Amino acid sequence: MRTVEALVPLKLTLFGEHAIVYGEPAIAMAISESMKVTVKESDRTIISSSSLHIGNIRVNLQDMRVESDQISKALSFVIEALNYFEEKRPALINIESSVDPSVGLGTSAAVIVGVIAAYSKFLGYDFTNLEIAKISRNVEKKVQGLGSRMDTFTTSLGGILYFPRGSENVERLSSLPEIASGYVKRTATTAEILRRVKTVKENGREFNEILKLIGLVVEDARDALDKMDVETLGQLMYINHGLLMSLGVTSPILDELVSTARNIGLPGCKMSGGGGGGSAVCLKSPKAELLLESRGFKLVKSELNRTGVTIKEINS
Ligand SMILES: Nc1ncnc2c1ncn2[C@@H]1O[C@H](COP(=O)(O)OP(=O)(O)OP(=O)(O)O)[C@@H](O)[C@H]1O
Ligand SMILES: C[C@@](O)(CCO)CC(=O)[O-]
Ligand SMILES: [Mg+2]
Repeated sequence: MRTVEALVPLKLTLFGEHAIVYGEPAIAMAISESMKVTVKESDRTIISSSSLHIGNIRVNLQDMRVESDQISKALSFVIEALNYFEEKRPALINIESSVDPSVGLGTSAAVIVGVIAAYSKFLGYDFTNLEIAKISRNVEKKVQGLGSRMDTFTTSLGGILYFPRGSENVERLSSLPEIASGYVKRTATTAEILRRVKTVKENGREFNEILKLIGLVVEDARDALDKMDVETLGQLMYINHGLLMSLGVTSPILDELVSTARNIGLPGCKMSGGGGGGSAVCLKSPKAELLLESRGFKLVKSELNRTGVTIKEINS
């Protein structure tokens, strides 16, 4: 019985979320928190995901239909990833995640990357991590309608990544101070928040100036990272958070966390990812972790992952 496993790191956005969707640069890192997608040979196709509380959902490979509309929406990233492959073979597909879904940690990207990586290997393809990244980026965009390459590239490639302005390229950065992060549950998905931001953009000319300012923050953060100027980096995190607040993508709990962090003298904190609740990143210190926990954030394993997605074949 052939089984293929893909282990995918999750990600933290350090600078530039939302602005990257409109061509500005951004910086993200892959982390030690992960998602595992297992594809096992079978006579029918069945999907399970414990973190989505979805078990044994049958998929018809001819028309890719699943049992109910609600489940089909929750599984849309998985279904669209499988749909990339013209030739399909029945398999049991299991998704295990160490964090809750939709918390700003790139779970949508990780589930796509995991399915593309594991299912391609299962079908006999040998994709590189960059090929997996590019395919997954298109799948995410197709499902969400809006979005950048940041999360799919970061979870596929691993490392600390700089996404330059107005291009599809990516550059690896070498240094980063230690990071603490955590998340609270949120009600909106990133796709919904992206649509809200687009409406704000269409209704106000200030929006484009805010995006450009975020772009400047990202460039300065890159310089600060190159020099390991941690003080400047921390200040830029606060500025980035303030700009995201003015776009309307933060939440009271995130704003209170970040403003308290500043008041008690922590060197840097901001929201991370799509926003509306979800994740926050801080420069690591015992005080930062205590603050996150005291505000109900679940701490996330935030060590750097350098490998990106890895694939293991198990034949039994
Ligand atoms: N364990 C999982 N199994 C299957 N699908 C999942 C899983 N985790 C997340 N997803 C899919 O991804 C969606 C969440 O994506 P969303 O972009 O809102 O969150 P995120 O990727 O964690 O946040 P961000 O994009 O801000 O980093 C879920 O609604 C679900 O469709
Ligand atoms: C909000 C956003 O910038 C990051 C979500 O993790 C969306 C994207 O880049 O696709
Ligand atoms: Mg997402």
